Amino acid sequence: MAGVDVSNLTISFPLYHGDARSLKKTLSGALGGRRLSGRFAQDNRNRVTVRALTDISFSLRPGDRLGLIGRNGAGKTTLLRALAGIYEPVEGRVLVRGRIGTLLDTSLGMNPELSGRENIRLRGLFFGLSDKAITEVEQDVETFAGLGSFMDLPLKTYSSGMGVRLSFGLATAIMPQVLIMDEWFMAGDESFMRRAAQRISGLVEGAEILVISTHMPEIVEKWCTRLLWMEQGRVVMDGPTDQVLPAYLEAES
Ligand SMILES: Nc1ncnc2c1ncn2[C@@H]1O[C@H](COP(=O)(O)OP(=O)(O)OP(=O)(O)O)[C@@H](O)[C@H]1O
Repeated sequence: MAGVDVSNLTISFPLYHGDARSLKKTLSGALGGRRLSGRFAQDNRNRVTVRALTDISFSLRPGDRLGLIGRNGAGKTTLLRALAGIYEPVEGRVLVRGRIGTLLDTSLGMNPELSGRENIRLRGLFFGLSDKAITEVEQDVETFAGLGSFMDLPLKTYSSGMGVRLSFGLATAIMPQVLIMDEWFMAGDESFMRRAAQRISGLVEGAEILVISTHMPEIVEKWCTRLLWMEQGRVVMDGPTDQVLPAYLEAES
């Protein structure tokens, strides 16, 4: 059974800077001369670190559709990336059971040296699909992306729009059990979005568990049964959409 268990997750990033002392000075100037505090700290290697997530815990089971809401810098993208296995916890644990699908970053998991067709086949092998299933995915993506002979050229020769069409087609061709997506993935020119919307809806409805980061109340109302409202890397409120959304909108107004 698909499932997501996040317990006491904390993630921080070291800030690499040419001169760590001048960075500390700048930050402490911004803090009015106070010592580094709040989201900034110093690690045991004397680097300044920024805390993106602090002590996050929640569990999801089939049927759960979780929306992550909060202002810029709240930690939504970092949490999605931790769920996708891109970021390692500094403390705590992230456990995802089931096939994960990510609509996060279009270049994620793509090899620029390989052709579109090779990238598709590689992804199919990675997911353990049969030869027949891989061929079906290949045909589906080829039709959707409409790249013509570019399908057999290396990705590095693609324009950015072509790259988006291929990676979007591929990311939406294999049905995941746990779908992790960033709302910006739904941004694009209108004609692309008309064709893309149907594929996304199919994926969102077919996935057992959804986690989506969004700023749009209409997306939340349409798709999410539960909301995690985050601020400064912490959970402010966690509950059903009809309770959390009004509280969030009121705090924002
Ligand atoms: N690679 C990184 N290096 C340093 N700091 C980072 C890194 N990634 C994120 N952060 C910091 O972590 C915090 C959370 O960022 P995150 O991108 O997760 O927020 P968000 O809620 O997705 O914001 P937005 O709505 O603007 O996309 C921010 O303070 C950000 O500056």
